[in-house]
Formats: sequence, C-alpha cells, structure tokens
Amino acid sequence: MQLWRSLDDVPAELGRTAVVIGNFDGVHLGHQHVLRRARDLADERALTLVAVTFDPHPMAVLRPEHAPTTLTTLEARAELLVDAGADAVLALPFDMDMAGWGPDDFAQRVLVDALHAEVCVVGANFRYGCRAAGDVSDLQDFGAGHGFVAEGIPLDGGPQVWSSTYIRTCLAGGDVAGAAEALGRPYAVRGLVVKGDQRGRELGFPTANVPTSGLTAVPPDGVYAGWLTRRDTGETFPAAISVGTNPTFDGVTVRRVEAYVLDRTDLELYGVEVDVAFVDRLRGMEAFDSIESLVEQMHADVDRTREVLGLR
Ligand SMILES: Cc1cc2nc3c(=O)[nH]c(=O)nc-3n(C[C@H](O)[C@H](O)[C@H](O)COP(=O)(O)O)c2cc1C
Ligand SMILES: Nc1ncnc2c1ncn2[C@@H]1O[C@H](COP(=O)(O)OP(=O)(O)O)[C@@H](O)[C@H]1O
Repeated sequence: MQLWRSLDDVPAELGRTAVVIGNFDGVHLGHQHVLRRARDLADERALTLVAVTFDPHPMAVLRPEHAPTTLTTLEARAELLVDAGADAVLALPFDMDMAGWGPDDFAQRVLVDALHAEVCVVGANFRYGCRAAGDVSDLQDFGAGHGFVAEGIPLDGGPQVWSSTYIRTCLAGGDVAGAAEALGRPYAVRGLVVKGDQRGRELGFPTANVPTSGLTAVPPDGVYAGWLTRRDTGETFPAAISVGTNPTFDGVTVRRVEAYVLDRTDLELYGVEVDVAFVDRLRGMEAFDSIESLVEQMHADVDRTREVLGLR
C-alpha cells in the first residue's frame, strides 16, 4: 500500500491525478460514495487516484479539548481508502504551520505543486485552509485557473446523511448495528493483545484482552457478538466480546475489550495485533454474585452470538 506521510514523500514522477480530500475518519458509506465518484473520473481520464487526509485530525491540533474520539487509526484509514478505490494515500502532518495556510496556498501546494491534480472530488460540506475559509465554490474557482476541475458531492447514502459524528453517536449509545450500517462493515477496535488476570481460561472462556485509550471510540460496557481478526495471518474468528471492568471480580481500573473466540482454547494471541469487530449488542455488563452464574450467563452469550452471526 502506498502511504505518503508528507508532501516530500510524494514521488516527483507522479503523473496527473484525481484527488479526494477529507478527514475520512471511519471511511463510512458517505466517504465511500465520494471515492467511487472519484474512481470513475480517474478511470475515464487514466489518472492516479490519491486520497488526501490529515494526521493528526485538525481538531486534535486546533482545539484538543473538543477533538472527537477516533474511529480509525491512520493505518486502518489508509487501508480502507485503498479498499474503497484509492491508488495511494497522502496523510498530511497537520500542525500549526499548516493551519495557517490560506485556501489558495493549500490548493497550490497540495493539489497543484505536489499532486498535479486534474480532478478534485470532495464532500459537499468540505471546508479548507486557514480558519476553514475555503469552500467547494472557492476550490472550483481556484481550479479553473490552475488546471483542475473540482466537484462537491452530497454525503447521503440513502435516507440518512452518513457522518463520522453520527457513527460516534451510535457507538456511544451501544448501537453497534447502527454504526455498522453507516460504515458498510462492523465497527472495529484495533490493538495488541496483552496479558490479563489469567482467569479466563479457568472459567473455560479465555479472552484476548485489547487495551483501549480514551482517544478511540469504544462502545459502552456490555456484551457483544462479533469477530476477531488476526492481523498477522488475516484469519477471522467468531467471538463473544465483553467491554468493561469485570465487576464480578474486584474489577480492573481500566476498561477492557476482551474477545472470546468461540470453541477454541488453543490460540496464542499475546502480542498479536487484532481487530475486534462489533456486530450486535447482547446485554449490559453485570456484577454476578457467584462465578457459576457468570459462567452460565457466558454460555448463553455464546449461544446468542452464534445466532447473531448466523452460525447455525
Ligand atoms: C461473553 C462474555 C461475557 C462476560 N460478561 C461479564 C459480566 O457480565 N460480568 C463480569 O464481571 N465479567 C464479564 N465478562 C468478563 C470476565 O469477567 C472476564 O473475561 C474474566 O474475568 C477473565 O478475565 P481475564 O481475561 O483478565 O483473565 C464476560 C466475558 C465474556 C467473554
Ligand atoms: N478462544 C480463545 N479466545 C481468545 N483467546 C484465546 C483463546 N484460546 C486461547 N487464547 C489465548 O489465551 C489468552 C487469554 O487467556 P486468559 O486466561 O483469559 O488470559 P488473560 O487474562 O491474560 O487474557 C489469549 O490472549 C490468547 O493468547
């Protein structure tokens, strides 16, 4: 995958391009719609399609106290942008210097000088340049004088206008099925599997523990049906997932995402990077008064997981 992390990384011999620009957090159906339109234009004109995004998120630099939780790491976003049709991804390192570039300055440096854009496709609500002063019509005016055409397209993928904010709201309310609908795939958290209290295997349900940070969107405490994918081998397994602090025991102080891969006790996942994907919410987290009642409930959760995933 071609992921360029600065303007200097863009190959000088890159020919004319079609470009999409956005934060693209989540790469949801609205984003995919923009990419599809750009892919069509790129194919018609034999152009390389470059997806331009920002890392970190401009809000995290400009107003960190208002920065939203992220739905995708840069690596995940780049992979998803390529899956959605991009040939390469340019992640601009957003900082206070870039924040000061005016709209024309931004378009000149990124679209004209670095990417030799012939076409630029953005969401209709796209704003760019210092203080978000530029909009789609400014981009069109600038493009007319600098060799590219710009198109702003509505982000609707049906009755609902898909947005990263809508997906964060779904997730915060535990509606992982709603998030999956807007994303076109289940929402997943990515991380390295770490050691827990080593209790899971004694209960008969070993769980791969994935730590989360406050910067990533995580569904609320509860039990979910979903999938675990090993990033080293690419294998995907059905999983019953717990999010919470294990209140039946003394509890842990940090919230954990723990995934039990159904019907397996032989996996070696410590240190492996995994995606834990949430398909549907089964119930809330409970403090049980005995281990037996927790285990009984976990068997029921596993049955429900099979049903939700269509495994019987
Ligand atoms: C399907 C499933 C449901 C769970 N439900 C609960 C629950 O309701 N209450 C609770 O305290 N812990 C629950 N847990 C978490 C277990 O307490 C935890 O996996 C166990 O203590 C093992 O922890 P360890 O991985 O640190 O060894 C659940 C785990 C799974 C996989
Ligand atoms: N079916 C399974 N699902 C998840 N992890 C499994 C499974 N089978 C074996 N494992 C391994 O066991 C570990 C979890 O066992 P557990 O007793 O819960 O320990 P810990 O408390 O350290 O998570 C996982 O990290 C993984 O390496």
